[in-house]
Amino acid sequence: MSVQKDDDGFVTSVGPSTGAVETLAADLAKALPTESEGSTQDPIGLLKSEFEVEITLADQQADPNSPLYSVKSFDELGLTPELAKGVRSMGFIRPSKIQERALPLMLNNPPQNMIAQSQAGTGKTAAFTLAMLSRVDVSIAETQAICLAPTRELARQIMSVVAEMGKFTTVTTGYAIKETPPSPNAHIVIGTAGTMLDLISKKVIKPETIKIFVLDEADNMLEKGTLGDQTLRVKNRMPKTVQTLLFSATFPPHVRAFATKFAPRANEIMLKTEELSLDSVKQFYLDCDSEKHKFEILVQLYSLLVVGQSIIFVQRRDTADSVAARMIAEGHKVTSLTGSHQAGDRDQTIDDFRDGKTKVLITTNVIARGIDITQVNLVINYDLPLTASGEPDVETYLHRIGRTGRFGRKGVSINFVHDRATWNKMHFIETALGKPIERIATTDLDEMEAILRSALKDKGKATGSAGPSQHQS
Ligand SMILES: Nc1ncnc2c1ncn2[C@@H]1O[C@H](COP(=O)(O)OP(=O)(O)OP(=O)(O)O)[C@@H](O)[C@H]1O
Repeated sequence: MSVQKDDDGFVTSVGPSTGAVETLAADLAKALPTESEGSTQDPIGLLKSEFEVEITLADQQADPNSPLYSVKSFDELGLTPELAKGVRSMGFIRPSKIQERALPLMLNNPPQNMIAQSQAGTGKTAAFTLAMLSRVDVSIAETQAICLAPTRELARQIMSVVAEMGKFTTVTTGYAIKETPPSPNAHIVIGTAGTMLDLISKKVIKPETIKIFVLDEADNMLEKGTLGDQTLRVKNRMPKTVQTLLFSATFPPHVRAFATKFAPRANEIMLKTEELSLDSVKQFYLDCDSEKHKFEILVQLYSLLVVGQSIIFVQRRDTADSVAARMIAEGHKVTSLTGSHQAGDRDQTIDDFRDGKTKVLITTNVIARGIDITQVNLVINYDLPLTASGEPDVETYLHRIGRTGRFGRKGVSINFVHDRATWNKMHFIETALGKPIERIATTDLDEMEAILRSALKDKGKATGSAGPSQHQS
């Protein structure tokens, strides 16, 4: 058995040589950012990668077509000195487009509502976090800001951004997530809708004093059904004058109509369809023969390619656990995270992944949205995202592939396609987003190599597959 590493310490090949497959691994490895990029594990790699990321960022932030573009500095956005210091301490040099546009509008008096859309990984969290921190009057020991997110993982992540940005202030914070003690009268409370409602009903959280109400992943939070009902019930407990801020990378038309009622007379920042997906994430699909073949290819891929960190999305909770168990049986180190796991286990799993202690996470849509782990450079859609009625779920697809390519970094996504119906669904998503998804055949290794080679020469501009899918009509 051979183990080869490239210059960045990537394992590009483990085990017996398989010729062209190995070249695929090497090509993919070159297309992907290095393991050290954004990692805190290797000081030498970190120095190098920070330099590279900064140059890329500077280029992108100077390009008017980039979502990271800005003409202003943070100092011109009306932040208090403590918050400006917090932003600087996070290493943010310039605001992104959404931060530059949304912040002055959100901080203006009298407060106005906001519905803001910006691509995945472009800094929405910092934008609404700064708005919440700016609105808190620390001389009053009452809850003044509430932020709701669809999952505990995202609520915990938002909390870490609030804590970091607000570290030079005396703002206090508390959680409204299951199995975590609340902090009555904390200035800012972050949580999930069900638990927030529960704490409000028990009078642990007093909604009468809330001045600012944020929904992260707002289209999801307002979706018809239990979640939308809970969100609405939380809102109805607050003063009518509450400033409501809705943020997401996606606002499908059916939710947008409701959003404008939920946040009336809001300033709106919206994207055009063609702006939705990021060029920094190169999209591929693997043409498999069957469900069984999908698993074989997954195992083969991970035997060849140990990418920095990756997330494998499946549709069902039991699939996440069973694929993880089978991968482990094949000798791979992977962990799974689904909504059926215990709260404490979920926290441990995501924290270990965030810290780089684990490299491969198999999961459901539970972490499709919002999760920001900059070292993730590969997202695999082992199962394509589907709605409850089995239709292709374009929004979830966008959120899933947006777990890589954060704030201008490079990333790769690979869809596993195994029959005509799946191909049609993926093609629907491709058409809806207007960005090509390149084919990688698993049957013809030479073809696979040629496609990847040409795609990699033309970074960021995938030009479509070299041949039709076996599942294409
Ligand atoms: N102005 C900035 N300069 C540099 N980095 C930034 C800036 N603003 C945000 N970031 C970083 O960019 C990354 C993505 O930001 P964030 O998580 O807020 O994106 P998002 O738009 O909320 O994404 P999603 O749609 O996935 O929820 C984070 O690691 C964050 O620290």
